[in-house]
Amino acid sequence: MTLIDGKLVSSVIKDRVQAEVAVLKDKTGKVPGLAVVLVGEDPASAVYVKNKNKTCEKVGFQSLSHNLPADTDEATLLKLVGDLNSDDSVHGILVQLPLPKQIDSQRVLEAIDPRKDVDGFHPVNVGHLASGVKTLAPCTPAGIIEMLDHYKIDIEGKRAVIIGRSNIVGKPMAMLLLQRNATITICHSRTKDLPAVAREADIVVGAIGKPRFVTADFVKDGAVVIDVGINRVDGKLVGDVDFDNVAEKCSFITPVPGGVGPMTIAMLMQNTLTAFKSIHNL
Ligand SMILES: Nc1nc2c(c(=O)[nH]1)N[C@@H](CN(C=O)c1ccc(C(=O)N[C@@H](CCC(=O)O)C(=O)O)cc1)CN2
Ligand SMILES: [Mg+2]
Repeated sequence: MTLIDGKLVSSVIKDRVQAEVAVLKDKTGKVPGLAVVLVGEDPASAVYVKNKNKTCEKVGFQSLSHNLPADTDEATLLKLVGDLNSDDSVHGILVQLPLPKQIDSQRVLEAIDPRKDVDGFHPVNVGHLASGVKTLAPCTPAGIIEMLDHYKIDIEGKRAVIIGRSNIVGKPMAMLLLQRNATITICHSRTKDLPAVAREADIVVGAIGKPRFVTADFVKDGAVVIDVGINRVDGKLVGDVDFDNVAEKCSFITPVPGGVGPMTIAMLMQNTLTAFKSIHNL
């Protein structure tokens, strides 16, 4: 069994972004700018936003942080997004999810200029991804593809079972694996005999948000297991995969923490660089 090291792969990507930013800065006098918007005080979101800003600085981006109170109304947030859309120093806009209940998240995501949508959640980018058009793809599933490639894990012709159908991970993961010629099944809470379906897979992606949900009986011998879960149980961080039991059966597995998580932020840097180059025709 090989442990997939997300910290290592994310460093490779961040170093690559940093090197390209330095070259583009010499050439154009400009650097990519990322605006990160946080509404409220969810502690986990605050940590992710802080890490995003810190990573921006590391790779040489300009990072702009907008922290709004938890009772912010939708109109105020839409106005901010509009201002960021027309700010030429901003190439990427990220609204941290989840948003407070009074705000319609979909309406906010649809207000972001698709060219600056570094999360890849705008319907234009979702549609491009589904159509196989090159686009800004959601960071977590894009990071998973990077990890598979780094470890030279074949995707073409493989059976991939994705457990979870979220817009952030499950659905875009299916599109990206399909683009790479895998055969895709998306499972969810209503799937009948989920373990039997998952046992067909060469690649299993656990993204259902239930701690240690994917047990050894979901996994065929030699399968590749990717754990997207981040659950806090008794003060400990655990994934959607029952790591200790599954690890014995699989060929590759991602740990939690230190697997998929760090890739999300690395791919955000990659997407911001891509948006910058596309906006400036570089
Ligand atoms: N607008 C967005 N909101 C959210 C996204 C997103 O991609 N865009 N994804 C998640 C949260 N997320 C980034 O925003 C994220 C989650 C986890 C990690 C990470 O590095 N995890 C570490 C553990 C960190 C910890 O101790 O909590 C790991 O797995 O090693 C980075 C980013 C929901 N919202
Ligand atoms: Mg909402």
